[in-house]
Formats: sequence, structure tokens, C-alpha cells
Amino acid sequence: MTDLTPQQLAEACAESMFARDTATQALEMEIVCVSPGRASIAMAVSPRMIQGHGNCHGGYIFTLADSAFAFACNTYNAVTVGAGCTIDYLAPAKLGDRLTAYAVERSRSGRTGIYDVSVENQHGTPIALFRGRSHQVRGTLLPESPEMEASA
Ligand SMILES: CC(C)(COP(=O)(O)OP(=O)(O)OC[C@H]1O[C@@H](n2cnc3c(N)ncnc32)[C@H](O)[C@@H]1OP(=O)(O)O)[C@@H](O)C(=O)NCCC(=O)NCCSC(=O)Cc1ccccc1
Repeated sequence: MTDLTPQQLAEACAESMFARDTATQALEMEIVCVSPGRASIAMAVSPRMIQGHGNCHGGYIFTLADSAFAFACNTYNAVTVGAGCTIDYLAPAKLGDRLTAYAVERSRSGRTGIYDVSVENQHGTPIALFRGRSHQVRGTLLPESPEMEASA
């Protein structure tokens, strides 16, 4: 994997993670783009996501933001988990809305990272702001070398 550019590495990490991420797949989320320290993920608000006030349940908005956070902090081929996060819901999302979560790395130092995620609807209306704190654990997402890939 040493011959990949940072952008190619980010894309390979996202592809590898998404293939195993049944939670993100089950909500029919789509990776719009990834780059080192950044990820954008989109999700349509479907009928099963609607809560008792007729709006999108916050848990689904949180999951969308959390997935964008996950893909952004795992763009360096180092297994990284979410250690903490907060969310503010700014405006309701409605049935049929297409929400996009934009995750941006604010800091990465040692094994800790801070990522801000903004969630917007298809009109660009801010729906939520999320901040995640990541923690790098041991392991890589991709095989380290063709030899390892062959023996996997
Ligand atoms: C890891 C830490 C955050 C800090 O622990 P510390 O002890 O202070 O630091 P230390 O570095 O020593 O940690 C070593 C420990 O790390 C663990 N570990 C090792 N490998 C893995 C691994 N592959 N996967 C998971 N954990 C792994 C293992 O227990 C190991 O202990 P051991 O050495 O075996 O005894 C811990 O509180 C934790 O696991 N929290 C739950 C995190 C969680 O589940 N978040 C889910 C919600 S976020 C989400 O779903 C979306 C999302 C995805 C991705 C990104 C963003 C968002």
C-alpha cells in the first residue's frame, strides 16, 4: 500500500470499510466523496425514519453524521474508532429529504482526532452539527503488502 497517493489511500480505506459496514448499507447511505481527513455521506429520509412529530428521528440523523465521521477519520489506513461525540439538531428533516453529512478533520495529534460534521438537506439548509472525537487503535484497514494480501 506504500505506492498509493494519500487520496488513493483514503478511497481504498473507504471502499474496504463500506464493504463491511452493514449498518451504513442498511440505511442506504451513499459515500459521495472521501479525501484525507474528509468524507461526505448522503441519505434519503424514508418512511421508517419518521418519528411521532412527523419529522426524521434524530437517531437517523446522528447515524448519518456518525458514518461521515467514521469514514473521515479512517482515511489513513489506521483502524480508528469513535470515542465520543455530540450533536445539535438545528432544523427538522422531512420525509423525502436528501441529507448530506460533510465531515472535516479539525485536529489529528497522536492517536486522537477531532472532526466536525455538518448535516444539510437538499436545499442547503443546516439540519445538524456534530463533533466527534476519534481514537486510533492497533491495526490497519488494508493489507500492508501484496505478500500479506496473498496470505490473508
Ligand atoms: C478505544 C477506546 C476509545 C479507548 O480505550 P483505551 O483503553 O483508553 O485506549 P487504548 O488505545 O489502550 O485502546 C485499546 C482498546 O481499544 C479497543 N480496540 C482495539 N481494537 C479495536 C477495534 N478494531 N475496534 C474497536 N475497539 C478496538 C480494545 O478494547 C482495546 O483494549 P485491549 O487492548 O484489547 O485491552 C475505548 O473506550 C473503546 O473501545 N470505546 C468504544 C469504541 C466504539 O466501539 N465506538 C463505537 C461507536 S462509533 C461508531 O460506531 C461509528 C464510528 C466508527 C469509526 C470511527 C468513528 C465512528
